Amino acid sequence: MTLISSVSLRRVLDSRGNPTVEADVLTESGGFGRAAAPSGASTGEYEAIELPPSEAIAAARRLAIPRLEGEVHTGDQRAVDTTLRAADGTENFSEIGANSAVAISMAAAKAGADTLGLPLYQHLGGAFRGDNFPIPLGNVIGGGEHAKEATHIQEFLAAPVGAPSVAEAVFANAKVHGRASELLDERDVPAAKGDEGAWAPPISDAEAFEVMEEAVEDVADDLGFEIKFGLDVAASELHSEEGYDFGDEVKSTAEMIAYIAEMVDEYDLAYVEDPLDENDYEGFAELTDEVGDRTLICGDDLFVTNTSRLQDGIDAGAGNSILIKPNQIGSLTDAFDAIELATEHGYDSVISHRSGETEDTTIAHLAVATDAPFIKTGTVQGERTAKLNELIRIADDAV
Ligand SMILES: C=C(OP(=O)(O)O)C(=O)O
Ligand SMILES: [Mg+2]
Repeated sequence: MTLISSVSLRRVLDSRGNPTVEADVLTESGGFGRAAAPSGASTGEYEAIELPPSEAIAAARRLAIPRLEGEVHTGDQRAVDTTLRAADGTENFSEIGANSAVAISMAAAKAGADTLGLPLYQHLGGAFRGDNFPIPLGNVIGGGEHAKEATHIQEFLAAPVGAPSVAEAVFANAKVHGRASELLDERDVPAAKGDEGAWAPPISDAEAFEVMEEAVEDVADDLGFEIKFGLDVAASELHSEEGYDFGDEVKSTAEMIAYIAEMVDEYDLAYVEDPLDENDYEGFAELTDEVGDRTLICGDDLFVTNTSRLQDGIDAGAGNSILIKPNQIGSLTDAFDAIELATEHGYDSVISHRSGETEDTTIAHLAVATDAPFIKTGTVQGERTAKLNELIRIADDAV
């Protein structure tokens, strides 16, 4: 029996030292699941609402838990998530908080898997995923909202597209991270780390492109398979009425599109996330038209894992891939629906962590279960390696 017998919530620490919501779900036959909500810094305007953890916990105890305990089966994830939505009663989880909702949703999935004696990725659909494994996009150099006095572009991401296995891809990204540190040293650039463990050096974006190019080439030569790189521009954070603020210059939308297109070709970029503001479907469409045949143009703040915003993007031809962050929308069911809609329309899904994370590994299972081509979950640091090491274990387990 996967009937939920109890749900308990508590505050735990995230990787930034802030409190976040953790949920424990127990089923009648003794299945157990535990999951914690991550938290963004460069959050999109249209994301579901994260409440202060104490408020989110109090509201979920009052409104959601009584509707779950003794009422809903964890073997029916859609029923769990529909119940959370009904208990909340808003479009954006502003009553119980997307942080309470996503923690309960993920913990229920784990409890369901445990009750049935399955690994989470299989419970979520991994038996049909084939031999593919998601390629990890690894944050190597960054700034934006994740580190002060560093690059304007938020993330420079290693993309080991030619790696023969997920383990080799994970180790390749770590090597690129190490090589980038040596190259920054050679340039006498001091580099602290940002929120996700990427180097946060006080260099221009142009220099970061050079360091990344050299680092991925060196490691690719060493390992003998192709490694490209990509970006999360997180452009909404740079954008105001004046345009896109890069410190020494402000770019117009047309200049931004031309700049990104030029970088795609100059550096053979595999991936570009949020190259333009979260309201600019038209700009996304124009850029996708220009370079979408040779790189991924991914919507994070643009789509916020939301099927209705994704449908608008599909209609407009904006982007060719979507970032999937379960806490942006508040439940696993909503995240699955976004992945399904994306797949139907030829959009690639990139399953993603947040800049504030915990040791929770749910997204590694979600990526494998849904056959997502990419997962973005950092390169080093415990809360990132928790997911990367879980991917290695899943790959081992699945053969
Ligand atoms: C992971 C990201 O950062 P945050 O969690 O701060 O939104 C991102 O923007 O893709
Ligand atoms: Mg992003």
